[in-house]
Amino acid sequence: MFVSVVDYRSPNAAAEFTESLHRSGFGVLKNHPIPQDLVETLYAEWLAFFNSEEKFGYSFDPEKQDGYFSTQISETAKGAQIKDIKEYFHIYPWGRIPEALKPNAMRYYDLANQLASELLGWIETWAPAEVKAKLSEPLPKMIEGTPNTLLRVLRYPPLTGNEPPGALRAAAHEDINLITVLPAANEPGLQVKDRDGNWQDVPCDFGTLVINIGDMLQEATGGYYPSTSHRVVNPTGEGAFKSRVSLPLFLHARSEVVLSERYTARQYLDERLRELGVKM
Ligand SMILES: O=C(O)CCC(=O)C(=O)O
Ligand SMILES: [Fe+2]
Repeated sequence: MFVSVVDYRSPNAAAEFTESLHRSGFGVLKNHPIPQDLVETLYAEWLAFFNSEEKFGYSFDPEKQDGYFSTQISETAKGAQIKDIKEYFHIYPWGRIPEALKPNAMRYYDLANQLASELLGWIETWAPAEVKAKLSEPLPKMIEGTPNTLLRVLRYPPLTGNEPPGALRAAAHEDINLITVLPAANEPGLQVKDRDGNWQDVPCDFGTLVINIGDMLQEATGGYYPSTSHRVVNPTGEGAFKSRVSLPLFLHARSEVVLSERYTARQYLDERLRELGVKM
């Protein structure tokens, strides 16, 4: 299988999981420590928020990048022409967030960060010596105390039938950050591109956790861990009438972390945000 589903509690978990990340840029964890009832509560709370007018009071800040991004604003993937069919809210610990939604969101933010730190330890430990030698500091340390890690709550609205031809919920893209922690969404649709260029469904049993490598970790490991193209396809049948909610946590290094001879984390991020058209 291109993307492995690994039992977090298995004695071989770290080896199997990092093997999948090296092969495909993706790995799926079951029996992980993030409580599923917390994830489901977040899906319900945020779906209600997106269905309300309240969101319009949190219009995103182009400089800081926190707040609500409407379907009109939403990203155009690098190299794509058409906007994604999605709206989303960017949560930073220092950023704006509706008071009522804060406790659960921050609890999830902290738990997912702790897990990410452990997984970055696995990723480093199981990399070959020459890859480890490229790292300017230990991977878990790169995210310690960072203000840059971003929790994105995404809502893909039900389809209306008036979508522009070719528009997708999320067009093919790679993530910018080090790694992404993504609980299985409430609806399917996530696909990853395999080495032959074919789209494969990412295993998405409700309750599992998808982890993928982003461009910054690919850069820092000289490509040993690849940042793989992925997308969210549009639903058909009954699914077309449903919203899809997902909750990626994008782990970002501290701004001054040296990723490679070419980039610090800050330089890399600014370059990519400009390409996405969400930053001047
Ligand atoms: O919604 C998803 O399942 C994936 C979202 C994603 O890939 C992203 O926002 O970068
Ligand atoms: Fe992504």
